Amino acid sequence: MRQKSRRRKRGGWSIMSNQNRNQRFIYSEDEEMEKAFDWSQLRRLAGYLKPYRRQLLPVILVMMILGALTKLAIPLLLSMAIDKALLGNDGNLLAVYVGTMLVLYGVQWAANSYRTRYTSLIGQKVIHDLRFDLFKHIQQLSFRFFDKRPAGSVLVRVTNDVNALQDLFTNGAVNLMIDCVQLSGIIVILLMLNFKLALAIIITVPLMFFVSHTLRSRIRRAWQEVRSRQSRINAHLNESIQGIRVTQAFVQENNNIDYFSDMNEGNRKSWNKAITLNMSFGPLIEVTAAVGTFILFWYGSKLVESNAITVGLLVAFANYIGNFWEPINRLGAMYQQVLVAMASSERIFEFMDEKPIVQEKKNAITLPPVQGRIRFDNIVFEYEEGRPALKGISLDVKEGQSIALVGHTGSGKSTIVNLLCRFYDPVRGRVLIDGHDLRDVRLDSLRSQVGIVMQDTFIFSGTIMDNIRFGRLEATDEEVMAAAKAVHAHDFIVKLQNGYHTEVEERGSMLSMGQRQLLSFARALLANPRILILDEATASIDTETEVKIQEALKTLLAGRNSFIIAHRLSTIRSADQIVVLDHGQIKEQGSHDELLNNQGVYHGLIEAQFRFMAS
Ligand SMILES: Nc1ncnc2c1ncn2[C@@H]1O[C@H](COP(=O)(O)OP(=O)(O)OP(=O)(O)O)[C@@H](O)[C@H]1O
Repeated sequence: MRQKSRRRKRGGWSIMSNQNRNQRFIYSEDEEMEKAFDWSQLRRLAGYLKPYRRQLLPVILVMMILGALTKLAIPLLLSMAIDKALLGNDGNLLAVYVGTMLVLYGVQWAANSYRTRYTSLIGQKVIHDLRFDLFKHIQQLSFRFFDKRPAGSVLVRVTNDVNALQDLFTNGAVNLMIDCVQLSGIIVILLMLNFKLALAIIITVPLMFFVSHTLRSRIRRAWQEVRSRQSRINAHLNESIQGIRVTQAFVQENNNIDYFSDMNEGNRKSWNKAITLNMSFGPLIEVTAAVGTFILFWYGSKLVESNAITVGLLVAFANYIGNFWEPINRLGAMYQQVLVAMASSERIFEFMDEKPIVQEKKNAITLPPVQGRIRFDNIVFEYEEGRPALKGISLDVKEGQSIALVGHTGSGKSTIVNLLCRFYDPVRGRVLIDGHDLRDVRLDSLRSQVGIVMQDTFIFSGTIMDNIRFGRLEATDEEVMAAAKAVHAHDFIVKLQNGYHTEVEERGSMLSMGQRQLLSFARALLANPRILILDEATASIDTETEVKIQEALKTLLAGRNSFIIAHRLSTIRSADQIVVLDHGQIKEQGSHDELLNNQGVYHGLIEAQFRFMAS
């Protein structure tokens, strides 16, 4: 596997650098494996049961009382049936005992089925709450969080890791409590019935716990390994599917298949190892149980011989012992459930504890309707420490002005607009809108007044209508259509099979680039933001669509501030201010004519563009 990854690196395939980055992240998770068993995680998980304690408590109490009473009473009745009715040849008494036992078995069965139904109902609610909390939290995390994590790994936590807790919550937690109560009940009764015999049997329990303890950490590590490998597979799968076009275009399918096969095989092996270790738990209990039973019959028969106990009592003991190992065995199985749940909850809470780096102040104010005075005040920003992406940017924008950001790739254009939306905070300096520092205002009041049209328009699965309405969810159908008409999207929409109600496939793959652009314009127009950010598409489209897009742009930009990461000369030329960036610094600033007269960087850029178009 190592050899393969080296081979892939040599290929210089850009998607691989991403993969290596992802793997670095996942390996760092592996290093966490040796961490001690953390009870606070379990307590935190148990907190999710809290809202349901009023519903749960009566069930647990009733089940415990019924379960304990019936379980504990039946062997006693059996012993009496043997000693008094069977050995005393009393048929009527025997019928009474047998009848009572049958009733108790019935009660036990009813209680168990009710408990199973009820606990799985509450378990589902808890899982629902946990998944919701996690999703809600992830929605609020800053861009920086997603910068360093592959989408697949985020996905796994919301799906697999939450599912892994399902068993624990649907049955496990309540069973655990009930088993513990039953176990204690049995121990007390055994000790009361015959102290010496009980002690001789119970002595085997510490032995079992000692051996199981030594197995414990190995099982835990094995399950963590399984989770981590699954996370890696999912991350890779997600990346492979998203990048399938690149993979096929560069004929890397076989390489990709080999790589996946290695991962898949690794996953299978780690799963096997975990299961094998896990399965050793059951036999261990059985061996201990066999030792206990041997002691019971060996020592018990001696006690019967010496008339210290009756035959019925020995049978009752044997019965209790059967009931005794059962909860212990279940606790062993539960232990595995808890381990899996621990590994998952660790990963879930790691995300939950991730604080959004961009945070609202407690006393943040609502940004009043934006007039449009925007100021970047000596901004320094870095995505990674020591590598500044912006190095002291100062920029003043007046009401209603449009700003064209131009410059080479990586010069910092997107970073400027990222800071304007407060997706990140500057390391130094301030961004001000109408005199308000963005760090002092509420995020929703800022972002609801800033509209973004990305170059790669994101189309969600749903209808065309839904996609435009994403700009303002409460907009009526008429408003959606009016926005589509204003940006010349209406014509192509009505020609689609179901018009506005046409279902677009995920990511809008059935729509052309130009059509997707027009949809995103309609979405932005509907939102009617005070500040519009537009990342102009670089791909060339046919002249007719181009004309439509230019006209749509005019409608979209009218009466608001705009920041355009501009690639088309026509857009750049009509901007009020052109800002030329170079390596995170402003090299030139002014109108098209002013900058041309300067004969500086901008002049060079425009000349290069003309030469390119002429060639
Ligand atoms: N999420 C990120 N994590 C780390 N570095 C980043 C990140 N995004 C951008 N950078 C770096 O910051 C610098 C500025 O990037 P930015 O995206 O602002 O450039 P740009 O001018 O918009 O480029 P392009 O025209 O190619 O979109 C670049 O050196 C880039 O490598």
